Amino acid sequence: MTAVVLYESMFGNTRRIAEAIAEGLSPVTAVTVEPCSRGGGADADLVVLGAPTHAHTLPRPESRKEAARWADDPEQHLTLEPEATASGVREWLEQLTTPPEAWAAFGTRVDIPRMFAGDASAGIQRRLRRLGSDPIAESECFVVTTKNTLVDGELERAREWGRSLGEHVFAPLVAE
Ligand SMILES: Cc1cc2nc3c(=O)[nH]c(=O)nc-3n(C[C@H](O)[C@H](O)[C@H](O)COP(=O)(O)O)c2cc1C
Repeated sequence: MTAVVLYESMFGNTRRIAEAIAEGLSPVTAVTVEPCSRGGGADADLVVLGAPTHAHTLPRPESRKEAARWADDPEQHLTLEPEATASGVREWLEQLTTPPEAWAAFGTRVDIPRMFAGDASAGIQRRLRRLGSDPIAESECFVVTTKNTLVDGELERAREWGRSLGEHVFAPLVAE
């Protein structure tokens, strides 16, 4: 039984959420956390996939370049992740021909009402549903401030979400 948390992240927030989700999963399964630019992960028993919201949806090459410009501005105090401008969740999903065995989506976005912010997790969910597969749980979005730092309590919420995913998928198998 294996799980993988695949993510894309410009400034580290989505990566930290991915790591917290993996911590939540870890009591019930072997779990790895990987940037999806490395291309693997689809064959895990559970795939949890997440991205930052850019222009209301999944990042594109142009929005990743825009993020890199933000990080170039010393007044923004942002550090670009090593694989930030490589391919991301959008491209990972484009090369997929069959959906993962079990999956769930998450996103990060600014802490304003969802109708104004958009939500990358909805884009992930829509694309995987088009391949004929439903998620094992409703997607979840975690929020950052307008200065791109995680809002207090979001790492704990991510750990708890990971724990609930793990219980849903793996606890019934452990009990058998
Ligand atoms: C080019 C760009 C466009 C963005 N567009 C949106 C948006 O439409 N809605 C939103 O809530 N946040 C938006 N954001 C903020 C990101 O969602 C936020 O930077 C991200 O969640 C932080 O995660 P990361 O550190 O893993 O990249 C945007 C950020 C960038 C760089």
